[in-house]
Amino acid sequence: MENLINQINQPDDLQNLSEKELEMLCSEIREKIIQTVAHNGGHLASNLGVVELTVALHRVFHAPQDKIVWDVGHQAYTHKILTGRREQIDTIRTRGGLCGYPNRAESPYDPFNAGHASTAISAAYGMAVAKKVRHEPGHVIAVIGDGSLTGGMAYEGLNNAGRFPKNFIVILNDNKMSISRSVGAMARYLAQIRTKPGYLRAKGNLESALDKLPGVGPSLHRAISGAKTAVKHLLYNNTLFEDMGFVYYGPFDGHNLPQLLEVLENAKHIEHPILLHVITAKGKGYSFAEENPGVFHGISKFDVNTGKKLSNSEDFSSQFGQYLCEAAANDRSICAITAAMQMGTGLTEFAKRFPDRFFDTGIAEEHAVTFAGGLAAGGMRPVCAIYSTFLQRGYDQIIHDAALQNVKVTFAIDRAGVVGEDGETHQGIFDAAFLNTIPNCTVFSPAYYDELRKDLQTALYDCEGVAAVRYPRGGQLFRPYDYQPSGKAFDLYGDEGAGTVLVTYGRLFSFACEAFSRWKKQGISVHIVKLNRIKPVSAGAVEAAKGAKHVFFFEEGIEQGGVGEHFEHLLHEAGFHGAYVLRAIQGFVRHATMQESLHDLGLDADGIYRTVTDTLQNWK
Ligand SMILES: Cc1ncc(C[n+]2csc(CCOP(=O)(O)OP(=O)(O)O)c2C)c(N)n1
Ligand SMILES: CC(=O)[C@@H](O)[C@H](O)COP(=O)(O)O
Ligand SMILES: [Mg+2]
Repeated sequence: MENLINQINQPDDLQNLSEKELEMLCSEIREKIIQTVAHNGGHLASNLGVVELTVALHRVFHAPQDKIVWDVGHQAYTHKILTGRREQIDTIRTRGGLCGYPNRAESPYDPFNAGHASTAISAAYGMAVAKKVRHEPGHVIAVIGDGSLTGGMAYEGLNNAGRFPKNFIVILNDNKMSISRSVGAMARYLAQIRTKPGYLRAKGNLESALDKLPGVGPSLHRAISGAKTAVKHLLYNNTLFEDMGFVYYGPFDGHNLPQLLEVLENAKHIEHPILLHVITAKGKGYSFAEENPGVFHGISKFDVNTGKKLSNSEDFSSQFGQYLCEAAANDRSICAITAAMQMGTGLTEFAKRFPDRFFDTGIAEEHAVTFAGGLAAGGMRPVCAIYSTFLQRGYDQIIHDAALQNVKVTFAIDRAGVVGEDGETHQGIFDAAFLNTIPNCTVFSPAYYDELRKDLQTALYDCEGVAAVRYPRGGQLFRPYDYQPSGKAFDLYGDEGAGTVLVTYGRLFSFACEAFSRWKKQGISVHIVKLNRIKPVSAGAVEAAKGAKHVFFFEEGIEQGGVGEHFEHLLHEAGFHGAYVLRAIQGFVRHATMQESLHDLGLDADGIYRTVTDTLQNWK
């Protein structure tokens, strides 16, 4: 028999399958996802957890008229397979292939781009309101995980949405996990309502009993459904979600397809905003992922039979984690904060060794930053480790709750620069520019592990106010044997006094040095200024470049407001009369490997070599 998966070219094709066949389809989809992620890398465990839920959603609702909004969007592989992208699924997260997240430009079935957590309720609510105002038919369904429900925006959305459209459904996909275990009071609360499966049945029984009462029953049911919390509390032992204006149904087994189909079908006809609480297992159907969902949350290529990753190397995150453990062993005021990224930021060992000084805030970057400000005001030395892209959320808090307070908060900004396969939503290309605008803030950008350590030390002990150390995803790159880091704000390398000066920072220095060795062979002289501290830029670095005929600045960050633009301004202020060429990033950067992206942006060794060589040729 032909595989069922190959019969599904659009969601409507699901109507041709029996429930039994739908269950078989789920197994085929799981197999496809496991093989694809083993080959490309990606978000395995979260995707395996929502196969039945996604099939049920597409069977009951009619996308794209009905809109399914995935929170984070890292779990949307089944959705992609069912919505006309089955044949491209093996291109996912590769250059020119499918995006790893929902993407409006990719498909009409993706109503909203995602990548950052806790946005789905607000976005879906906006769409539901738009439908209402425009008198358009259809439902809007937000699917949000328990981890993403630790983010403040989710509550802002719930708070706003609970009273309005009837065509609005929130599905809470509860697998007890963020990337690590879900943390905080909401996780405890969900655990509590998970253990009361009788709740829904009791409520359902009561309602159907009422409906059967001749005459008064249905109206009494309506009255109770619409009653204020006190009455409902008495009868039903209300949930928080009902107090916020939602009708709560659950908890349901998210792997029981027949039950899911029934529940969703019923939900479709309820005249209130609804919250469906669905329990799933992260990694469902692949034993290695079920046993270790954190490791299989987002994983690089792996061997399907052993569950072992194909590459395992040291990186900046692990170096940061090691340094912080050493520092914390000697300094009892050091504490570490993560916003749900303990593993990714290299803090697992720290969490084990210093549990009373380790804080996982959940997906709550804004809170994490302000919390760090509070810790600092209270006499601690907080180190807030957050990915560059997620720190975008904490911009106001860095200004208002750290820099302005003149408290000492250190930011360890991981994944700074191009990140590769996660693509547009996750590129760490804005932090240098947004930190540039903040007074009382010092920023370092190391290229090598020893520089990372040195910069962390300086940030912790020799800086006033906010200090940030930003470093890239992955490991350190090529380092010339004759490069000696001075530990100062900038270093010089290459041909002192050359008419051509190249300025850069972070890992691009390695590429500049590779290009330099090619120029050297061709007798072309270039002097390299490597900024270690990118804010404030040292006057000495400007001094070293200002006498050159040509200055080239290469920056792995957004051009507008970036360090390169600022450096040009400083050069002109210092009396520079030469030509200035800035190569930085313009716009969003799509998914590809890190190497491919840097190449496409002209920021790898080849790009740097060609920009400088070709420009000098043209100027001759
Ligand atoms: C603002 C933000 N912070 C952190 C992350 C990193 N992140 C991606 S998925 C995830 C866990 C999400 O947990 P949950 O919503 O429960 O989904 P699950 O993976 O369990 O299906 C985290 C922390 C993110 N995407 N966005
Ligand atoms: C979905 C999400 O936001 C994270 O899982 C992210 O993909 C992790 O990125 P790293 O693989 O760089 O840790
Ligand atoms: Mg979860």
